[in-house]
Amino acid sequence: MEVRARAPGKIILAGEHAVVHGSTAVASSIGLFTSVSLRFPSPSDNDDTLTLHLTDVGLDFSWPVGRIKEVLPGSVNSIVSSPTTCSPETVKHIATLVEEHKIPEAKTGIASGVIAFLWLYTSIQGNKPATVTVSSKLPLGAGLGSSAAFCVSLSGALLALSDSAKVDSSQEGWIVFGEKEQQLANKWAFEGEKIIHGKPSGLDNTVSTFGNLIKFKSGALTCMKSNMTLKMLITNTKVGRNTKALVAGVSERKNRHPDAMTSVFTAVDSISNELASIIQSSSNNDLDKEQRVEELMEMNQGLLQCMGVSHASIEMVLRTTLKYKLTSKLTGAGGGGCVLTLLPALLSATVIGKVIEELEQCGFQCFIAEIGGNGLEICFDGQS
Ligand SMILES: Nc1ncnc2c1ncn2[C@@H]1O[C@H](COP(=O)(O)OP(=O)(O)O)[C@@H](O)[C@H]1O
Ligand SMILES: C[C@@](O)(CCOP(=O)(O)O)CC(=O)O
Ligand SMILES: [Mg+2]
Repeated sequence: MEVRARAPGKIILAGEHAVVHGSTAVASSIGLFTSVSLRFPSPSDNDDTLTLHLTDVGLDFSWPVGRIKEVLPGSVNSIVSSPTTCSPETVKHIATLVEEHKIPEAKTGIASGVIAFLWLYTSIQGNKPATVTVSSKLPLGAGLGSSAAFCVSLSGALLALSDSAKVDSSQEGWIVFGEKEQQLANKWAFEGEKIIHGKPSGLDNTVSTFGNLIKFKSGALTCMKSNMTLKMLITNTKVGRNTKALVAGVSERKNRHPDAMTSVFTAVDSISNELASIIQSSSNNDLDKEQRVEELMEMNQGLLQCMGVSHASIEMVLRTTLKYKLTSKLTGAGGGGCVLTLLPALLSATVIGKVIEELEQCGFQCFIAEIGGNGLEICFDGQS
């Protein structure tokens, strides 16, 4: 029995970090996906291992299911319909399973993803042998939500072959879960994100599960309908960073300066709300809307600098795009990673080409995001 699941990455138009502290954020799925295939062996395969292939980082992991049972004796008691948080003690136990495999020094960040995998797998499927293969079109650790796309696609595949999800496996092509299954996949993915991010807001897994353009605050999402063309250039500075450390850094700054940081988060909340209303406004004055969006992006970037999550490489992108009178802001956790630049509807292809050329000369990588589109999808037919 085999199933595949795919879940998109995202861009945050406004509100990253502040959303962790209760402010509103606006985000959209993008057309780059992480895919997971899950296959259970047939009895004749005589295979008693759980194998994980992480094709993007060229790492493979394999554990005899008996070894997993030894380390996690309670895992089969999990209730699939009520997602549970992996306790710090269990994280330590799972880490011993991960440490049995050599992860090269340059790839140690992957360990938290493997721990999240083992938590989600054992919680949803217990101790069954299986082969799981993950591949992604998203850059990892660059602010485009690869960790959430990983957890959502994984939860989707695991739930699709569990008794808790009601899905018609005879349907052909990519299918979307029903509302109940979507909610459940989102909740499990959030538990995985907790292992990778420490204190996630839930924004990334929510946009990856449900897709489209959303407004998000304190765990609640509102679907938005854009009434303007939003074309964004994404520049990957290729400076590696880790969301968990950046999120923790902002919390530490909040502890040191609670009043000032609370004001910063309140300002971001206003920016996100205003951005959401401009995007949804029925006014036909697109030029005015674009200019207001640009101003809000600039203000949000200034506040992200206040939070201490900008970086020299991000500032370089800001300066380069400003030469062409274009506005940019970091997206995701910052500290490197990706930067968004609004490409006005009337901007000529020649100018776009020149900006991209100049950014790529700095060693950055540019692409244009397809905004919105589907969230989590699953496929049983092995063809699509
Ligand atoms: N395709 C993948 N294969 C293996 N691990 C992944 C994959 N996608 C995400 N991860 C996990 O997520 C981590 C990156 O998450 P994070 O630092 O939040 O950055 P982002 O979510 O912006 O890409 C990786 O270090 C790894 O643990
Ligand atoms: C910084 C934050 O707002 C977004 C992090 O996104 P990413 O992992 O950098 O793609 C954290 C969160 O919302 O959980
Ligand atoms: Mg992440």
